[in-house]
Amino acid sequence: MELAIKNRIAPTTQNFLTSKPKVKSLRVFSVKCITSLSSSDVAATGVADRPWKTSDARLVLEDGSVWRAKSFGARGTQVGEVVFNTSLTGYQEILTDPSYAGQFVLMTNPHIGNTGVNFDDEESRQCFLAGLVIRSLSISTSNWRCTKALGDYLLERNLMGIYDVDTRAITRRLRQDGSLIGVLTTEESKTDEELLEMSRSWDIVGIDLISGVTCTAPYEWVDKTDPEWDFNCEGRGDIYHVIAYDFGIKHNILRRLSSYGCKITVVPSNWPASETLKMKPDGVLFSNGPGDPSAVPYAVKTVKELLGNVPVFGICMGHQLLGQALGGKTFKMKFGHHGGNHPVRNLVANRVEISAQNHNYAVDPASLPKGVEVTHINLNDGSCAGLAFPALNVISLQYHPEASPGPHDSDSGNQSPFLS
Ligand SMILES: NC(=O)CC[C@H](N)C(=O)O
Repeated sequence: MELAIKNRIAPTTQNFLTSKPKVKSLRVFSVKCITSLSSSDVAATGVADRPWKTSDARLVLEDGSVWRAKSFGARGTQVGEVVFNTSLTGYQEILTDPSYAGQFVLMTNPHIGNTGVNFDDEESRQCFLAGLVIRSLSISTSNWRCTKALGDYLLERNLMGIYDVDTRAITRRLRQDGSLIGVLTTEESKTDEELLEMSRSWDIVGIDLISGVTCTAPYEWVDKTDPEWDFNCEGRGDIYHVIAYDFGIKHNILRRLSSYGCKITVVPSNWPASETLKMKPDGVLFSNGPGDPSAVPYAVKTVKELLGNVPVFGICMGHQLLGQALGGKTFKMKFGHHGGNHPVRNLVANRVEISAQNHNYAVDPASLPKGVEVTHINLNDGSCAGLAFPALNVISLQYHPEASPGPHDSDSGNQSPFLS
């Protein structure tokens, strides 16, 4: 099979992309069984009693590699982009982060599932990601908040998961060649060649993934951070009215804003700017969200129409849309940033923050017009991690200041345009 690997968006000033090597043949990888769980047992109880389960799933990557694994959760066939996440904790927040729509999340932490799942850590109403790839699925759960085993949760959410796969080797491959499209299947009838072709004929670039995750109608958000977990707020009342554009918004962004004294109205991604201005908000938030910021010109148009009329703040996808609305360009990174351990230099406060990140695209600072300031820099690769345009009351961050899961260094009222 000689299918050309699809071209990706060309790099701009930064050399984060490399072309992917063409492969002529399929290569099969499997991991010697260390932890074996039966998928039916995991699905039913999260606990294994038959240690001899053999591989019943395959992950076929567009570079021609075939990874044999064991399935848990839903069964079937699913295509998506494979990204690796280096967070040590927070798999449930990751599973419910809508920004992962269209992606398989591979956890580099080898031991997943040990704290089970609970009702409190969900970041959205659903799991939008394509699937979960892990090294070892915990055979037991132990946490005071645990209400369910991870395997049961995945099955309930109709989400595919695989384990007993060499996540370290796949991560090395992604770091070397860049993010890869993959197909995950439990269907024996599909040949490796068919799956390879499927992976090569799909691409995440250029697809509007936001419209599949946004809310359908405006609603008020009232929930604050539980005082037991809060460390930075002193029970402010609703001082400011904020309109939050839901491009795939995480609940903890809303909770943190609410705790800082904001009355919040969440609106769908296609909510007209004119309607927002009629509501006379004190500020507008553009949220995180999945996929390619260049694939949603309608959202950039809305951001442009609001610029200068109201103070605005962007997080992740919101930051990228602001970058484009200000006249700048975004580009696809080689393998992006996904984890809770990214050092960022905050040039405004002159300090380094350890931050939670999840993005595959970035704003090219060289493409931005005069007057736009780069306020934060990712210290791992020098990419743009924050912007400000004081003339139009704009600030934005590429990473997640609400940090769930992740460190709390960026949770600060000092930088919010909504607070005095
Ligand atoms: N967390 C996000 O908002 C992700 C932004 C964008 N979808 C990216 O991958 O870069």
